[in-house]
Amino acid sequence: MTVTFGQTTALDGLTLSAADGRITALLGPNGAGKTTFIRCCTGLAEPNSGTLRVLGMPAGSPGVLPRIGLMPQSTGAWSGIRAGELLRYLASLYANPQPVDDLIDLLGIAPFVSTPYRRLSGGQQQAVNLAGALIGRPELVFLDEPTAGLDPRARRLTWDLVTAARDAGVAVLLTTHDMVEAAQLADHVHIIDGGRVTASGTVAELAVDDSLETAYLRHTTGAAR
Ligand SMILES: Nc1ncnc2c1ncn2[C@@H]1O[C@H](COP(=O)(O)OP(=O)(O)OP(=O)(O)O)[C@@H](O)[C@H]1O
Repeated sequence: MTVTFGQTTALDGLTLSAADGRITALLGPNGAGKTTFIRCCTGLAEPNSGTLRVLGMPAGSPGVLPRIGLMPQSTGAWSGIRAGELLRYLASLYANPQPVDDLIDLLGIAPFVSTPYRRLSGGQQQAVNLAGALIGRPELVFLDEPTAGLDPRARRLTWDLVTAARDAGVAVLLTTHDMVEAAQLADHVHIIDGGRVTASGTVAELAVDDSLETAYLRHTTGAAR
C-alpha cells in the first residue's frame, strides 16, 4: 500500500498480513506509518494505491465495520460525554454488544463512570477507549498504543484483556513502543520504518541474536522523511 499526505509519503509500499486468532504487533519509530495503516484498515483513510483486505473484504466496507473494533490513540470527539454514557452509546451501535456493566467492572471504570470524558486522566481515557474497542464483540481489534502512559497495574490489566481476547479467538493488531510489551504479547511482529516493513517474524525469530529491542534498532533508522 502507498499513502501520501501532500509531500509526505506515510506508507511507501507497505505489505503485511495479520493472522486470525493471533496478536500481531507493529513496531516502528514515530512517524513510521503505523497509525496511518490502522486508519486505512478501519476505513478512516484510503490508500492511494495498493490492495487492503480486512476479514477478506475491502477495508471500510459496510460488511467489515460492525465486525472490527478500534482503540485509537486519542478521541477528542467525545469530550463532553460521561464515560458510562459513551460506552452505552457505543453498545447501542452493535447488534450483540458485551454487557456494558461487565466491561466497566473488568476495566475498573466504575469510579469515574459519571465523569465527562475530557476530565478523565490519560489512563482513565485509555480504559474507556479499550472498553469501546471491545464492546461490539469484534472479530478483529486494532489497538493503537493501548498501554501508552498507563501505570504498571493498568498495563498488566490491559495485557490480560488482550491475551484473553486472543484466546477467545479475536485477532488483535496492536502498535507499541514498549519492547517488553511486544515480547510479552505478540505472536507475530512486523517492524516498520519509513512506511514499509523492514522485518517480520515471531519474537524468537527476530530476537535470535539478542533482544527484540536490538532487532528493532537494527531494522529501523528513525530518519525523518
Ligand atoms: N492527516 C495527515 N496529514 C498529513 N500528514 C500526516 C497525516 N497523518 C499522518 N501524517 C504523516 O504520515 C507519517 C506517518 O504518521 P503515522 O501517524 O502513521 O506514524 P506512526 O508510526 O503512527 O507514529 P507514532 O509512533 O508517533 O504514533 C508522518 O510523517 C505523519 O506526519
